[in-house]
Amino acid sequence: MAVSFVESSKLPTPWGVFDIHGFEDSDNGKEHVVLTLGDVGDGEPVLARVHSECLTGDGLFSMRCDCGSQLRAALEKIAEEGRGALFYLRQEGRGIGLMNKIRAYKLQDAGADTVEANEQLGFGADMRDYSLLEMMCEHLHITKVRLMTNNPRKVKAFTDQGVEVVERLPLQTGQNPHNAKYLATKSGKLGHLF
Ligand SMILES: Nc1nc2c(ncn2[C@@H]2O[C@H](COP(=O)(O)OP(=O)(O)OP(=O)(O)O)[C@@H](O)[C@H]2O)c(=O)[nH]1
Ligand SMILES: [Zn+2]
Repeated sequence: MAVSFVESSKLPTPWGVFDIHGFEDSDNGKEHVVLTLGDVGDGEPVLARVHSECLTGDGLFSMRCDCGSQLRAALEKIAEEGRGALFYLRQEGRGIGLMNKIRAYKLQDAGADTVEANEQLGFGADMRDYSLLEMMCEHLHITKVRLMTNNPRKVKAFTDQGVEVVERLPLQTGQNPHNAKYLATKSGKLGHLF
C-alpha cells in the first residue's frame, strides 16, 4: 500500500478548528484523511483514534452499529485535550465496501451475525489493512499514541508500523437495542474488548 500526502487545510467542526490532511493511495485510488488538533509532531504521545469509514453510521445516523457515536466521542475527547489525531480510513464495511455491507445487512436481517454474513459472501470476517498508518504517522511526525479503541488489532497495527501504543483507552458509546447483537458478536467472535 503506497499512500502519499496531498494537501492540508483547516476544518472547523462543532468541537474546534481541526487541520485536515489528505492522503491518496496510488494502488487503488482511495482517499483517506487525518484530522489533527494542536501540535501532534512534538514527540509526546498523541491521543489518537483510527476510525473505519461507515457511511451508514457516520453520515446517515444508522443505529445498526456504534460508529457515528464513536466518531463524535473521539472528536470530543481530542477537543477536550486540545491535541490529538483522528485517522479516518476509507475501509467501509471492514474493508468489503458499501454494497457488500448492504448485502451483509440483508443476510443479518435473515438471522446471520456480522461474521457469518461476511463469510456467506465469501469474505473474511475483517478485511482491513492498516499498513497505510506508517506513512501517515511518518508525515505527521507521530511516534507514540494513546489509542482510543476496543479492537486489539488496531493496537497491533500501530505497533507493527513502529508506532508505540503507550495506552489503550476504551471507547464504549452508542449502545442501543438495534446494535446489541452486533456488539455481542464483536466481543464474542472478533476479540473486541468490552
Ligand atoms: N462487513 C460488515 N462491516 C460492518 C458491519 N457493521 C459495521 N461495519 C463496518 O465496521 C467498521 C467499524 O468496525 P467495528 O468492528 O465496528 O469497530 P472497530 O473499528 O474494529 O473497533 P473500535 O476501534 O473499537 O471501534 C466500519 O468500516 C463499518 O462500516 C457489518 O455488519 N458488516
Ligand atoms: Zn458503522
